[in-house]
Amino acid sequence: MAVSLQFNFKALRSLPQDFHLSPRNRSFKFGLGLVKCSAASPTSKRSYSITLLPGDGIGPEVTTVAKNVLDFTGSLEGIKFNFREMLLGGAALDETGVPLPDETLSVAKQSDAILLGAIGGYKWDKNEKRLKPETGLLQLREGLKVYANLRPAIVFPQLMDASTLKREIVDGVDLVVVRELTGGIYFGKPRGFSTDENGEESGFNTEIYTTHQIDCITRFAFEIAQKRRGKLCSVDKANVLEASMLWRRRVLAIAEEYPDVELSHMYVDNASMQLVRYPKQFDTIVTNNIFGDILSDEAAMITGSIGMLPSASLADLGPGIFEPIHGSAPDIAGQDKANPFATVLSAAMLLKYGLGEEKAAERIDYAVLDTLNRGFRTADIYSAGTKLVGCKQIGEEIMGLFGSAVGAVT
Ligand SMILES: NC(=O)C1=CN([C@@H]2O[C@H](COP(=O)(O)OP(=O)(O)OC[C@H]3O[C@@H](n4cnc5c(N)ncnc54)[C@H](O)[C@@H]3O)[C@@H](O)[C@H]2O)C=CC1
Ligand SMILES: CC(C)CC(=O)C(=O)O
Ligand SMILES: [Mg+2]
Repeated sequence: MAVSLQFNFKALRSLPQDFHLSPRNRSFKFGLGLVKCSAASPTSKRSYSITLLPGDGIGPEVTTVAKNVLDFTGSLEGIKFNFREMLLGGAALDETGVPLPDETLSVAKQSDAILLGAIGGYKWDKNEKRLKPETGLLQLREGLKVYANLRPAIVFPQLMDASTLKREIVDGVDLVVVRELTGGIYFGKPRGFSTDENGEESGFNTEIYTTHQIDCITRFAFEIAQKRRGKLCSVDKANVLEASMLWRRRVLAIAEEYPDVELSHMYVDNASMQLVRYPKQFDTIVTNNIFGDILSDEAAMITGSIGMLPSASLADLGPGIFEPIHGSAPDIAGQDKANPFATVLSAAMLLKYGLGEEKAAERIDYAVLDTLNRGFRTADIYSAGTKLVGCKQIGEEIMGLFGSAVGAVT
């Protein structure tokens, strides 16, 4: 790689030997312990195949940044990434007529990890369900059996003023939402539309969970809570929904295997209120697919922006999917306004939880902190006294390459 020596040596190049994320940022440090998942044995292999799924809207902008950061980190750590870019979502619909082409799924299955941007956009909003970009994403998650979606929400001290909440409320927040990802109402059958004899239309979906599905995600969440602050809050709607009643019963049963973890239960309506009232009360949250989807977007605003939250979606076997929690943001697509931090931090999760490359992951975490320390912000996290820049420049700052021949990073 042609990287000249006049580049500044901050950011990615400057990982101190003894660097560890502060306790405040320790969500990145939790181990997966006994949980069997796609985390590879550490550093046994130094060449990895990564399926790149840029998707739609801001997806290609943020994945380009994350891919460059991964490549650059790899060059510093002696890791080779073989990227294979494939189609998903609206981009796949336009090209092939389906939102998840067979080839994309098959390449993804054979790779070591998947880095995904986001899918969706106005153009496909009126498509029938099977031809929606979102359907492609759901099919991918189901096809890879990535039932455990980890969404850490950490308040970076540098971004305290970016949050819409008061500093004293958000200072020190460090929580993770463990969202069940391949069950519940997004997948339940029956679903569809019907019309009664009076011509009245109905649309319906089914919230359904089996004991097996609940047990798997619950154990996963307990394992994570054990390695964090030992607190697990299960969020449900067991006062109303049968699927939630079973959920709560199974969580209580599994809890007997983890006497060292303090378990609590909360109804989802209360949980959404508590998240903005006093978010520091939460350590690990486990919840179903739809509640996890909604609560993690809410948790994102505690940290300043939805553009800051990464995620890892893991299976018992096979590759994980690593993606920001946000969508394709069509309102800002193509304008170099997107915040790429969430995708870059997802790339760090890919290294740590997908490949077992901890040191390389920490290098990225550190470079993100360093870039924030140096005051660089996209519009969504801008506050007075900081430097407003675009998506591309954030990537260049993370790599310590701004103002240089970034194109040299291949
Ligand atoms: N995993 C995925 O691919 C997801 C896809 N979607 C899809 O994305 C499309 C847009 O959905 P929305 O509900 O608008 O959610 P969204 O997350 O795309 O955008 C919500 C708001 O946050 C802003 N935003 C999101 N990411 C940002 C970033 N990285 N930097 C700066 N600002 C950012 C957007 O500009 C917008 O104002 C839809 O088609 C939806 O189905 C939505 C959520 C997840
Ligand atoms: C676009 C959907 C399939 C899901 C979603 O909003 C998410 O996973 O965050
Ligand atoms: Mg969502």
